[in-house]
Amino acid sequence: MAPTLSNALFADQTEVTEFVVNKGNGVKGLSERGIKALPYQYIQPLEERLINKSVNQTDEAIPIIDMSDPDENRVAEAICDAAERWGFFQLINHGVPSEVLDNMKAATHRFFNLLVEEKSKYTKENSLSRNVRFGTSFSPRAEKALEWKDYLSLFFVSEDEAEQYWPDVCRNEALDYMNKSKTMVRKLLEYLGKNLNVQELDETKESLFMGSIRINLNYYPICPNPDLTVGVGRHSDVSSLTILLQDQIGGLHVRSLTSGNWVHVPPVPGSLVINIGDAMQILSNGRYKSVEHRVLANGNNNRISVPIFVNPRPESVIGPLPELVANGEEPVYRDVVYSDYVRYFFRKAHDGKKTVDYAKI
Ligand SMILES: O=C(O)CCC(=O)C(=O)O
Ligand SMILES: [Fe+2]
Repeated sequence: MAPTLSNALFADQTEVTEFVVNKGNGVKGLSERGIKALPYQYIQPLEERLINKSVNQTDEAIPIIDMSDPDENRVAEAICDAAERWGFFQLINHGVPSEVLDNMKAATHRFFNLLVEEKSKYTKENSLSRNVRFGTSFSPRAEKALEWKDYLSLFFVSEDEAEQYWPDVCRNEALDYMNKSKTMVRKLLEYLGKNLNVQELDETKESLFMGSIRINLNYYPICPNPDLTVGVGRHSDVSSLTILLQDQIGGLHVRSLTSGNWVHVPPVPGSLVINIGDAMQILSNGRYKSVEHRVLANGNNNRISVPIFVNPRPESVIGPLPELVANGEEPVYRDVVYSDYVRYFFRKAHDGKKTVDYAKI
């Protein structure tokens, strides 16, 4: 019998890690070679797969909020309410032009369509900047089972740095997406802040809530056995806020705080998905919730998503806001240096909501 493509490629399945992780082919490389069965490295334990019965058996849905509603108080209230009860919402009429979002999606496809030799210039070993990283899965060296996703991660330092180090095929689109989202981000933070007695988003507060930005370009290629693995495992984000652009494929699921069910986040054309991250949960002393989410692997379609992680500065100390503590609230979290928190997150595999325990008193 003639060997299948996957057999011909890999005499031994242990070669898969070398091909995907070390050689920079990613899971996209694996998918495109027509691999017929999921390599064992990607097989997730049963409890981590999304085929359990709590999925899609719910009529719960995350809120969709129209930012163009002329009643600003109503918008602010809906946002704060969603941040407390869901930790997730979708924004429509958010003010980021649709061409900017379309260009970002096209640029994401352009990057992942580059030859492996091109993309490999940005791997941990080869990248000329530690702020630019092409990789696969989440933390392959720390994970027992790998995740079916490739990514390009761009940490913004300055326009000059981006000019020098970010890949040409997506640099301008990523900068534009980031810059054109800032007004909306500031508005969201103003609404969320007011509800916590933060009267003004001054320089100090701006640096605390949105002092650094990271953009990730995620690629989830077609998977031979999507039921056995995940695109992204259960986690909460370490950001203060995440702004997520997704395409029309779907697959993102959020854990409902009220029922524990996994609720799908349906693609809504033109919308952006917003979620609260751990930093905001800590700063708000637990009022706003960073919620567990995960992404399904897909057997029929390639999917992309582009999150902007709005973060404190690495050197910022985060803890419950003085405005809350002065009001007599008992702090639930201690003060931590944000970069220590992030380092702790990346040292381990995705493990649901466990990261935030690091800051618990
Ligand atoms: O791709 C998605 O929809 C979500 C990705 C995600 O959760 C993340 O990158 O943190
Ligand atoms: Fe996430």
